[in-house]
Amino acid sequence: MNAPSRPEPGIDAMQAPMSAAGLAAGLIDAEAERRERQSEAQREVLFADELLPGVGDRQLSLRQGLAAGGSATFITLTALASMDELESAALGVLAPDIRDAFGMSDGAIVFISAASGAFLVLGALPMGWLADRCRRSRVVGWAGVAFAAMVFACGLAANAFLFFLARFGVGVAKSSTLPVHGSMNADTYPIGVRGRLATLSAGAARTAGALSPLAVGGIAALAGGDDGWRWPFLILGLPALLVAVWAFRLPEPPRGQYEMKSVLGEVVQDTKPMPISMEAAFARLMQIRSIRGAIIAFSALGFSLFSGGVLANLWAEDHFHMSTFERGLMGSIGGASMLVALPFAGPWYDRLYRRDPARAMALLGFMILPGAVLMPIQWFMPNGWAFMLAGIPATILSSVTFAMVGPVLQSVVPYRLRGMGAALSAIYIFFIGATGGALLAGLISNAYDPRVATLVVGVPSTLVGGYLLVRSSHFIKNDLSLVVQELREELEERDRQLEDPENIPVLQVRNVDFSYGHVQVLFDVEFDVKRGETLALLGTNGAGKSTILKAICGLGTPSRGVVRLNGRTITYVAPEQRGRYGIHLLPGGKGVFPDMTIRENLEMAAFRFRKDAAHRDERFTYVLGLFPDLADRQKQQAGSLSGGQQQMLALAMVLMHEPEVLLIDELSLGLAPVVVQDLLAIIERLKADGLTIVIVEQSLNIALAIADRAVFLEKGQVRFTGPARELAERDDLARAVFLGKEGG
Ligand SMILES: Nc1ncnc2c1ncn2[C@@H]1O[C@H](COP(=O)(O)OP(=O)(O)OP(=O)(O)O)[C@@H](O)[C@H]1O
Repeated sequence: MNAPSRPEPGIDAMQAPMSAAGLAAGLIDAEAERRERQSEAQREVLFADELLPGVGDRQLSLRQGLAAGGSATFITLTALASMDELESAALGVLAPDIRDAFGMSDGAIVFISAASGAFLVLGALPMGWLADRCRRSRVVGWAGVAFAAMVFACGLAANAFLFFLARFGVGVAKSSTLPVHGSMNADTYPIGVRGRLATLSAGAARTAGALSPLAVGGIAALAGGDDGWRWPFLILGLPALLVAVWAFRLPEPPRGQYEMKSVLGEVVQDTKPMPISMEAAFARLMQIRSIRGAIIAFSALGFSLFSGGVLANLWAEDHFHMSTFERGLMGSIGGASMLVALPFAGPWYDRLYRRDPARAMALLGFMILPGAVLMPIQWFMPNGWAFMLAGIPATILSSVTFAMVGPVLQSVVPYRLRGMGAALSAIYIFFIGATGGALLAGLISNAYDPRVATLVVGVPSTLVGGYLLVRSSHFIKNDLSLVVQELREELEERDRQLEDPENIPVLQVRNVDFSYGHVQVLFDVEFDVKRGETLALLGTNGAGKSTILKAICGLGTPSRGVVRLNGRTITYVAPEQRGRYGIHLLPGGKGVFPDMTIRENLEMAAFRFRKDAAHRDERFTYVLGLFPDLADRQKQQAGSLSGGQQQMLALAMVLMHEPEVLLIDELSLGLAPVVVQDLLAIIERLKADGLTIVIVEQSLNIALAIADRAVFLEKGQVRFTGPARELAERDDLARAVFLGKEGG
């Protein structure tokens, strides 16, 4: 979409030729200036603490918090999560029986057990996507039904392959827990109890996991025989199914309601939300610095957390010759100590968050860091019991921190993207952290021993994870301020729409920041386009005009701000979907298939109407009527056309799509004046037909000829918005850009 390079315009270009050194110095200065603008934009904390969501809110008891959303949701979701945990632990206990029943090797059963963890990650993305698009109680219900059915299938599996398939199903069904449950809880209960609910739910799941061996072992022993292992699965399937069916009845909470209540004092409901694209959601989330930092921190911590238990068990057996029972006891004491700590951690986090979210997040980091010292101390203990006891503090600290992943992320993730935010963190934590850590620790442990593996993997990952959490906490207030700003803008927009429903602009670009990687190129860009209006986007080279078109048509996701089509937010909608809603782009440069004929090019463009012949013919008649030249030579190869004719064909192809909003990037670039005149006549026709047009144009003459209004950009910032005529009168702006480069 970028235009071919042009000589740098501007007054400077008109002065004496610049030396290479002068040019380099100019570029360095410009980049330094851009960086300064970027760091200023990022440093800015827009709102005072008490205006941030959840900060300074009235203190709520857990009972009050649960009552606010009805305790059914929390109880149902916690019951489902606990059954997940119980089921996972069951597999460990029953593994030897299953191995024998199917005549599998140790490796095969370990692989099947571990693989369901990987399936869990596979399912997280679609579950997160569903959570952000659909009624969440239904997603929870269907995932719960699938879980129950698959658990049941595990009990009925006739051979190892079918058992593997059933485990696959269990893993995918379980993947709803983090993204869907997290999102639903966050919208059902007030911000002030999120920490306590997270610890309560983690505690319940841990307890279920801890009791599982007893219950599962007991059922299998009672049933007896070679098939005794099947019964725990068959029996667990039933309560899981009942809870899942109940979940369908749970109320669907309004998205972001507590953030809105805290910031605006009321709830602004998006009654017809647009579908969110996974790519756009990820792009946006990874631009939010506290989220990016927290996700990377937790995945670093995942390197040591998930393999830590296995390595400790191996060490306890190999080095201290502890029996299975002793090791089981060691695990239980570790687990129980965490259960003791959790009831304190939740209230503490909630209290701190209400006072200062940055401190709440930083403290999580500070809690992790001592692990880097505690770990070596534990691993150099002289005997098994000392080894076990010394491990408890670090276990408590890291488990408490992990229980807070949800509350920390939910506070800053845009409420429309809660599900995808949780899915993204699941991928980082489990796929990168847990899998990467397991591989690395396994390799090092094989080459040396579990102690070396723990120290080499665990200590650095703890330091990096802790440090990143502390560092990310510096950004959280800024990110929360952006949440506030966005919510306020939504409220204003809702009021505006209620006040004047007939005059909703076709396009709205609000507070848009855009970055390529770490380089921010748009700063707080804002403008509206009314129905039937032609707006020219003008500005210096590299000012960000094409980037704005990308943000409007969905080829790029802004790091901040909103894009609306007819009053509905489309910021996270996929480009092809925006195409269906009527936004189409004519990119700069070549936009035709040169080896095809004109007719074939147009037929390609009409693909969308392939099932509606009448509509398709109508489009052909309209478009060929606009371009009689093309109509006369439909069999000619597009590559043999002149540049101007190819531009006509490209425009014709875009018009085949029946746009409501047409975005044009550089209409006249490199074309002869006579061709430009023809193109302008066509644009006039389109205007008369009521099409809304946004055009990026280098030539002021052309812009003035066709645009009703103009937006002038400089270095990523809007410097002027108003009638195109007025821009021509602003000598300072017009001269700076267009002097000496009129093309039309
Ligand atoms: N894909 C990309 N990756 C990194 N930086 C990019 C990318 N595309 C554009 N940029 C940079 O972003 C800034 C804005 O570019 P953009 O193409 O939007 O400007 P423009 O106003 O359309 O300029 P021009 O008229 O020269 O095309 C420029 O500094 C450009 O170098």
